Amino acid sequence: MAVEVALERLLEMAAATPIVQHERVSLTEAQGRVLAEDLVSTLDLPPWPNSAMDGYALRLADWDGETPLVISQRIFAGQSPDPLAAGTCARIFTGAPIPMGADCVEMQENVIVEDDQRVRFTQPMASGQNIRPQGQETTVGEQVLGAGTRLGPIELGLAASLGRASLDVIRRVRVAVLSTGDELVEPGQPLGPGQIYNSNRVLLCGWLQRLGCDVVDAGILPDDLATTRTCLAQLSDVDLILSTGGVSVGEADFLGIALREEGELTLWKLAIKPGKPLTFGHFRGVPVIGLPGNPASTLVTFALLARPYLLRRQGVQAVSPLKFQVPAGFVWTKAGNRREFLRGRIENGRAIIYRNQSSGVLRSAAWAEGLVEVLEGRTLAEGDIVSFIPLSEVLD
Ligand SMILES: Nc1nc2c(c(=O)[nH]1)N[C@H]1C(S)=C(S)[C@@H](COP(=O)(O)OP(=O)(O)OC[C@H]3O[C@@H](n4cnc5c(N)ncnc54)[C@H](O)[C@@H]3O)O[C@H]1N2
Ligand code: MOO
Ligand SMILES: [Mg+2]
Repeated sequence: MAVEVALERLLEMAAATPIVQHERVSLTEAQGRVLAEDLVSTLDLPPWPNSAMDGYALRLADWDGETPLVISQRIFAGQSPDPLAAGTCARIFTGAPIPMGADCVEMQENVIVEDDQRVRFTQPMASGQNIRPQGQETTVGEQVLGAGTRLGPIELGLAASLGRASLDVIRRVRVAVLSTGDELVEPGQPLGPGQIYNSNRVLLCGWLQRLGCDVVDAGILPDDLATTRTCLAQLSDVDLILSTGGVSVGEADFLGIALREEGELTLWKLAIKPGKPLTFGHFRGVPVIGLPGNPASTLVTFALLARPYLLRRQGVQAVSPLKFQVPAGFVWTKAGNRREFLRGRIENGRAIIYRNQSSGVLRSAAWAEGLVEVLEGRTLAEGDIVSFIPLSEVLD
């Protein structure tokens, strides 16, 4: 199955079981969450015209082109000025309200101040110059952000500028993280013969937390069908079970079997590398995404499939990461029948790739800045165009 088809099906299923419950949280708590309301402005922003410069406000018609104007008031940000007396100017600072009657601000670098009292303007000026009009950012009643927007520092800054201290966001998605494998040991424990440390758990838990999920650490699951069934059955109250490993065709791969027996096995064998045996299904009605166990496969399939799924369940429409086209700075001779997502970087405007692209090598991703997409059946010469997906696009 092509990765686009799998993604489309996953997104359809996500949209069919949307998480609609929402909660009101403070702006700091809203970081990484999804907006559940339309954010409509209740004020004009800025609320009044204000100065973009430190300088002098005047009514342009009061200036004859040479006679200095007397300074009649000083206006700081935070003050409420008197109307500008006819034939005078006002000392004004950046962010301060423009006094009624003034239609122009000249920056102080362009004037000569005489006796601390009069200002000689030295250059032609235009009406409206250096004035930030009322409502230039937004006006009362205007929708500034829509429900389904993922909230980052910029969106939260915008909400704050409108005076919002809290927002309605979709409740946290509850995700159980399950690491399957008899060989796995948690870091900090001694390593016995045949064992390796569990790296996928911390990778996924950290990533899910950034996505605003409520992570249930379901621990390490031994490669055993009965235990797999029992463990999955205990996770009946989550929105998604996200597992790693145990999805291929080996004699110790039980996740697919458990889903087929007590639920539904929906996806199997994707035409991507790494990540071929990605599995999607249900266990007694609870959605399950089974990521392949190899760490780089876990990373790529989470980035390209599980993350968009989790965002769509919360109503986010824009779930696909930005890609850009870049010339390859490497040669690729082995045309594959799966789409490859190589761990790469941009150097001198060209994509280069980590020397070892084994799906068991997580260091490739630590070195990388992004995923270089090589289409099915393609070979590459240096300078051929490839797509590049920055890791920053998929990691937050
Ligand atoms: N005969 C075939 N064998 C395999 C195929 C195939 O098509 N035919 N596909 C290969 C591909 S591609 C992948 S990817 C792997 C995926 O296997 P599983 O998802 O079943 O994962 P495991 O077999 O359990 O583990 C694979 C690998 O990853 C290591 N691992 C697992 N979990 C963790 C963890 N939490 N932290 C660190 N490392 C982990 C595990 O020790 C294995 O080395 O199947 C191929 N086989
Ligand atoms: O597709 Mo597997 O994820 O390459 O190693
Ligand atoms: Mg396996």
